[in-house]
Amino acid sequence: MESIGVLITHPIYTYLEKELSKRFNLIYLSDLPSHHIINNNINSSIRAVVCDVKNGADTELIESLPKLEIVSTFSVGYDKIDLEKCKERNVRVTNTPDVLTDCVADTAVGLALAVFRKICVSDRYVRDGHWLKANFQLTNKFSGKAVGIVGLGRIGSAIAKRVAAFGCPISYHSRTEKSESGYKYYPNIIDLASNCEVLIVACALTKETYHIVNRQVIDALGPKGVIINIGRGPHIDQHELVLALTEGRLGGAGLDVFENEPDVPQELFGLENVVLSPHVGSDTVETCNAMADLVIANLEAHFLSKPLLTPVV
Ligand SMILES: O=CC(=O)O
Repeated sequence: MESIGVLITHPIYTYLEKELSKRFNLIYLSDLPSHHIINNNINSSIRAVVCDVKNGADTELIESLPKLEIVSTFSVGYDKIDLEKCKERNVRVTNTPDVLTDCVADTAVGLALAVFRKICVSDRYVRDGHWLKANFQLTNKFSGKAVGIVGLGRIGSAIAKRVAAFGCPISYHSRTEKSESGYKYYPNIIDLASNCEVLIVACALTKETYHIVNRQVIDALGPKGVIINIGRGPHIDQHELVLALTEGRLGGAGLDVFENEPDVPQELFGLENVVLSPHVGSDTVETCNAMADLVIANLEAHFLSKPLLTPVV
């Protein structure tokens, strides 16, 4: 397979790049003169694209690669890939589900605990020497809080399993009811928000879920409510979220994702009821290696004409 041209976005996870380079002829996106140049020699040698959450495969890129057969993303989300264009061009698409479910669900619970128990604030309190003068403020209990999950797919279900162990009553909103889950279903997200204390966003980003958490949803959750987002930034109307947090209309937020990453609204930096992380939900060595192995296994399966392990298209 050494002669197969694989375009990678750069920088990509080091282990993935190293393993890919043992098997394929790597071409770096940053080395291409421009996506617009169609049918030049480099573009014509590329049969696969490996991308990630930062750099996907947009219409322009796909159109510039006449020999493209497969796009394999180092992520579970594929919102940065033009799926319609891939279908039209008969280009296969794979992602990395399952292997990252545990870590993303762990992150959601970690953010919720950090917001309610002010773990980051208390860490700074100790480091800054304030404990020598006074005890830390009381915080709020997370165990037993009513949790509403937006999207009861693999990750949403893993979050539900975890928060159930914290004694949290669970309800959810999704396109269709999953009666086998045993959790209370709300067909309307505003009703879910009105009936929970913690709203955790865990669905895929699509046209339908863009800004699914809007001002109405935030107001339904209310001044004691907390939003956790481990999905995608554009799930939440960030302007409204910032307003609600700064005006005290929302109790707190734990955010791993943002609308214009890596830009994070500065207004959030001074808020003690907000915990911010840099889109690292799945970023552990164990999970990233498993994701990388899956990207490679999908490419190898494709080029050996075997069934793809985790096909999207
Ligand atoms: O955000 C992370 C992913 O989609 O894998």
